[in-house]
Amino acid sequence: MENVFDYEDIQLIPAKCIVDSRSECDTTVTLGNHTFKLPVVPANMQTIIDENIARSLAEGGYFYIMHRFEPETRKDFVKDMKDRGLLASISVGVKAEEYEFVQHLAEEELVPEYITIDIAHGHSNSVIEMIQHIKNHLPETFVIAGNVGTPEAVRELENAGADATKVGIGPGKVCITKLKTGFGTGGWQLAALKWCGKAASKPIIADGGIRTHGDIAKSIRFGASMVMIGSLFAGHEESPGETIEKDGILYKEYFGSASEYQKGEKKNVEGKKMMVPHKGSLKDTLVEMEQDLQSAISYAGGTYIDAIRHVDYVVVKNSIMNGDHI
Ligand SMILES: NC(=O)C1=CN([C@@H]2O[C@H](COP(=O)(O)OP(=O)(O)OC[C@H]3O[C@@H](n4cnc5c(N)ncnc54)[C@H](OP(=O)(O)O)[C@@H]3O)[C@@H](O)[C@H]2O)C=CC1
Ligand SMILES: Nc1nc2c(ncn2[C@@H]2O[C@H](COP(=O)(O)O)[C@@H](O)[C@H]2O)c(=O)[nH]1
Repeated sequence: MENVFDYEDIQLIPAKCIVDSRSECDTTVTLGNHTFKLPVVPANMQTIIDENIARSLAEGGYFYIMHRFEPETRKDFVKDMKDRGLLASISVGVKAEEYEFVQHLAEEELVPEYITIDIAHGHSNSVIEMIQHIKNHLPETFVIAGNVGTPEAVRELENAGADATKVGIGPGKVCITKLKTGFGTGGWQLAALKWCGKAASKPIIADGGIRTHGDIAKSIRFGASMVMIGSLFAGHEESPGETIEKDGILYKEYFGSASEYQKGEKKNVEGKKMMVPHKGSLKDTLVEMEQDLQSAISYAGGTYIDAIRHVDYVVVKNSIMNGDHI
């Protein structure tokens, strides 16, 4: 793998604008049988999403993926979303009890529209078998499988029946996989996305490493249909977790799903915790993301997201910030 680069090394090149206002640009994206307002999904982590946020995202027309860390609540969650006429989108792991859970959903005819298989090293027989299990019992459900970081893995999971794959091992803000194991796509996530995108015949979700709204457009340029984001969604008024005040400044916690705070023990820890400054309302951030993406579409010379996929780019190694900070 040569010529690796990451988000901060790339600038997209503008094409002639064809709209009179950015408001003409359409940021919607279709994944499976449904269309969503933005090609963005908050990470399925316990400090990023809870049932209230999931409901309000679904009601607002955004894609969401509920986390899997309160397993006993998932069945009622699916039921509740169905009763409200909303999409049900949940996560599963790969342990034995998860097989039973999928079977129970099928027996009770509770069919989530989306299931995400959420483990660290998704290029594995355990994920392949879970994809097949879900497809056997819930054939209508759209299955997202991950996480992976190579074209071989994308192909193998697609061939096993996955409807989309999630790419990103180690680029996350609270991730320490790269430090603890030496492996991953941390530092070259955007190049890994490009590499995987060439092999994919189904949608890819880019996961981890998004630090600015412009990184969403860059992910799309390099092959993503959807972008999963943790840290930029952490710290909002609506975000789960306590608000803490320190020296007059408000913070909220953001911890990794493989951190000791999530696991309750120091075993195979590959995540850490950080405090992020309080950011106000999640709704405002979503509106700003939409406006920024509309603007990106206009710079791409189009009216739809697809225009971004065709723009030229330059590699400007680590220099696009010009020493500025956000
Ligand atoms: N995107 C990323 O870069 C990463 C994300 N995470 C997140 O952390 C959470 C926990 O992940 P995970 O530990 O996979 O989930 P689980 O703790 O549910 O583990 C899933 C299963 O896979 C096994 N397993 C885990 N890692 C490996 C590995 N490297 N090789 C072989 N088997 C493995 C586990 O067994 P055992 O524990 O006995 O090994 C277990 O049976 C998830 O939400 C995941 O998305 C974690 C790390 C990296
Ligand atoms: N290596 C680890 N990765 C983790 C952990 N918990 C979550 N994640 C991944 O990070 C992204 C979010 O990344 P961000 O840069 O947007 O903050 C998330 O979707 C997971 O894939 C963890 O404990 N270790």
